[in-house]
Amino acid sequence: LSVNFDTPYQELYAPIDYAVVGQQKCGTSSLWNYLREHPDVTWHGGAKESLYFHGDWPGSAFCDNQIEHYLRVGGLMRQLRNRTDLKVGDWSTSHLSCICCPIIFKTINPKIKIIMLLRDPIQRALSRFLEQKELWNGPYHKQAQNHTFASWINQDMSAVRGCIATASIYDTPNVQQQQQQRHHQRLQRRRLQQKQQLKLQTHRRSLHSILDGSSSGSSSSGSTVIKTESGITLTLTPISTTTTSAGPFTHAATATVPTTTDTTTTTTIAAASTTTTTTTGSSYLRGSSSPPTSIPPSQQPSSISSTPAALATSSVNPTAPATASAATPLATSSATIWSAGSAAATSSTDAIAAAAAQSAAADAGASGVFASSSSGSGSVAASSAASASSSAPSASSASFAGWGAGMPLARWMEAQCLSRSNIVGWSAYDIFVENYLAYIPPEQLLVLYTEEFAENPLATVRKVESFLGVQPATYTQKTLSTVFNMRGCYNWNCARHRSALNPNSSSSSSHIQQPHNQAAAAAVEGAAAASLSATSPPPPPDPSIARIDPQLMARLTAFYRPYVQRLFRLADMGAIPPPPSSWRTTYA
Ligand SMILES: Nc1ncnc2c1ncn2[C@@H]1O[C@H](COP(=O)(O)OS(=O)(=O)O)[C@@H](OP(=O)(O)O)[C@H]1O
Repeated sequence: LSVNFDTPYQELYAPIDYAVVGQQKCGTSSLWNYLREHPDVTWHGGAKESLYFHGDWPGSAFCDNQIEHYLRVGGLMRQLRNRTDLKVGDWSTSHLSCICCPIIFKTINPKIKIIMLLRDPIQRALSRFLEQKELWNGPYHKQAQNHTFASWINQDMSAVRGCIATASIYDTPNVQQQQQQRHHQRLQRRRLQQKQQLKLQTHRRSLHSILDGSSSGSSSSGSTVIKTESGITLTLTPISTTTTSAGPFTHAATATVPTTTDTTTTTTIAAASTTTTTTTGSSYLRGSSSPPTSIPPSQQPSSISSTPAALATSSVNPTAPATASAATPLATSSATIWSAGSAAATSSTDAIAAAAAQSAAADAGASGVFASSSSGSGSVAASSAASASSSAPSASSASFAGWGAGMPLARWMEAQCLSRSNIVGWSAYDIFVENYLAYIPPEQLLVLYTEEFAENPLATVRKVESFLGVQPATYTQKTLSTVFNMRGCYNWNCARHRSALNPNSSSSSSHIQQPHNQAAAAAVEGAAAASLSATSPPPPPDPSIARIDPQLMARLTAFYRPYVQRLFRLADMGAIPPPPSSWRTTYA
């Protein structure tokens, strides 16, 4: 041992750099054994599985374990190699299902990198069951001793389901929470109303100035072009006189509304009335919230003035249901066009409302859905904004609920139900992954899938290297082709060649791996419990072994379906890479 005593203490005893948190039975032993050949990567403690904050047996949460000791062990690993640039990591496959672990790792090192390997849930549960069965004479694994897989699942799954049913009772927000929610909603509504009022006033002022003749108006080939303060261009074109209950109209009005800095949207908004005087129009816009149904003949001028008469009125309903995304509630601006009844004039949206909605959306700094016109020529809908609002929120903008950070009581209780069951419960990944995401940003989280690992171990190892920021190392072919901790072989000396894996297991199309030996098959099938011992040499794999009973498969699939679907949702948000496509098929 050569120790450089000049090394500053804080560098030597710096917190760990990364943590491989599981999941248990997803191939972490192989990954660990491969990375042992990397010169710049090491681990926390003497071997894999520090299990420092959580063990893999019921009732073992060690979140109060001494941190100072933990830091010293990491420091010791650096000291042993006399290097402070090593990547020291914790390998504990029980830390994924440990509810307090994300907050611990975040506290230990806010920049920590977390690695997870996930596998088909049923396959993982079976693997864990068979391991427990085989290690029944070990100190912690006695539960499965007298069970077949089917009988264990019956018992474990109903216990977990019962536990979750109890948790769901606490799903209703209590009275205080409800009151807080209502108060919050009221505040939001009021703020929105004020904002809408402000917008409306601005746009009314714009039109008012037009009506008062203060805005520039120009006339070319019979059309009158008017520009409002807010950039809307109104073009009035003569049409043959049309008379409606609102009066006769002689001009069609077209509004061009700037939608972005470099594009404009044009819409025919209404037919312009020549029936009101400037004064009437102004006062109408100023004071009235709904258009007059008819114009007294006495107020009908005989010709159009240089400024149009009242084109429209805008009525804003701030409490209307928002059509924007839930994250950016935006009241729908609606406007009633005082129109001539022409096709163009039946547009449900006018330029005022569009501009109001547009600037409100811009103010909100997010996508909003503008009220859209039903007339062919009159669409001012911002379709890009609309489509953006309908897609899932991105991982960076989403907030995840973690233990101690927004996780509701019922969800916490459910996580506990799952966390206590390391055969059935630990395969329900989403709740644990989300708990990590609440503390660890997606870029500090690497999620891998056993299926891809089986297919190409080196590619997976390269992903880990790049994630940890270490150079790609050279691995011996023998290492990469060895599978560790496969069923029936639970000690390091019996690691086997990849070809010993059941051929089904390495193919993503048939991801349900079958038992490798007769004894394991008996345990799955329900034959008399085989007397298995950790010391007996594993029999050779038997590819002819019967599959899991279809009924049991159906029950397991139904149980895991919602959890897998939530995992896909996390993937849709970009928080994790998409699980293998076979999962989507199985758990659809
Ligand atoms: N490279 C590769 N490809 C495919 N499958 C692999 C690989 N390495 C390990 N395995 C399978 O993973 C299971 C062991 O997982 P772990 O090593 O994580 O187990 S443990 O949690 O550390 O006990 C164990 O699954 P079962 O054989 O089904 O029990 C291994 O066979």
